[in-house]
Amino acid sequence: MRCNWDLERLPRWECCCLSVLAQRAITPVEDEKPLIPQVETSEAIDQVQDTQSRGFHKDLNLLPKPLSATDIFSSPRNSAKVRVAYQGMPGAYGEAAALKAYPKCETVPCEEFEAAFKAVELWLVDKAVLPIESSVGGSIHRNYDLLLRHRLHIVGEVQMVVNHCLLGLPGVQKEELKRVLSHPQALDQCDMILTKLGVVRVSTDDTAGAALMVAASGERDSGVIASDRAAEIYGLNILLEKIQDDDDNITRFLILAREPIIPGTDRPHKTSIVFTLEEGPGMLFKALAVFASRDINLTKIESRPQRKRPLRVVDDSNKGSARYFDYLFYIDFEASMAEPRAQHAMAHLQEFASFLRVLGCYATDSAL
Ligand SMILES: O=C(O)C(=O)C[C@]1(C(=O)O)C=C[C@@H](O)C=C1
Repeated sequence: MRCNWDLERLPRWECCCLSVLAQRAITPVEDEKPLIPQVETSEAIDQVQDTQSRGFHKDLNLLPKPLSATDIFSSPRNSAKVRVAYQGMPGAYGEAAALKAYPKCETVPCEEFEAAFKAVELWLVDKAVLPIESSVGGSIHRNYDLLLRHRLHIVGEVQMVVNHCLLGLPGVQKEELKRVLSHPQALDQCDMILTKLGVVRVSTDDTAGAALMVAASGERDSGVIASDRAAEIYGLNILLEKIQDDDDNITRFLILAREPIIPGTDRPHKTSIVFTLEEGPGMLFKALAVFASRDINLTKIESRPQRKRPLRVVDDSNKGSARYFDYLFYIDFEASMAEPRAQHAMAHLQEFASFLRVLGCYATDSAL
């Protein structure tokens, strides 16, 4: 989307309107993939019910079932509470982040990140809270890609200290464990203890889902890395606490909604944008200069391949034709779109960005 007006000279409200227009700009289209319901989860629930009938663990029948592609077209909306979707099973860190953002909300588990996006789009829930980066594991690329593919707006962020626990069936000692199940990020974050225990690492879709599987299977040699809340929900014992390698293990989650919020200046705000640039020397340098020259601090930069147009052919008579990858750049900067310096920076960037979208402007979360 290219704009030929001199935005630096526009009154502030017109720039605001443009920023909203920019938020609604058509995104480069990516392949739509159907949601794939995960069979293991419902099988695991059946197994839990079976185990339950043998009087093994807690009453897990009361847990909400995660939304799947089929539910998305049939679930009725019958709650007056704010409904917040997250990925994973009850007890996942995403649910804790949703409750931190909206303490009285009704949390809605989703099998996949994309199901959470769709649940908001289809008015089944009001918001989605999804992880975007971990201080240890880095960016969650899938959610960067989904932010672009879907038209939701970032309306807030939640930073959470993630304290992992090692869980096992009641009566099991940690020395008995042969394998440990968890989300790949959680397994990576607890590398030292897993190496010390000499166990096999098994990846699952989310930490709480791993707790459900071990509770359901009754396998005494399987452990789980998950939260203390997951231990409580699935009737597992906490064998070790705070097992992450890095004490400061923080995950940042984004709050997504159908409509953007009106940006304020009353408290520190962040703005998240995504853009593409034409090929050429110094283009990224020029893009970053629009922030530096206005004293705007950047808190995050991420690049992702532009999947619909991955290769570019550049004519160069000396070397034949060269092929380069095209990238999308995601940037978070510390300013509100209500501030003229942010509006001017966006207008300036629009002069040479081949595509620009404001993903959201929201209050910074500084409370851990
Ligand atoms: O599996 C969960 O409980 C999640 O909320 C997901 C997730 C992630 O995607 O990074 C969130 C925080 C932890 O670092 C591990 C896993």
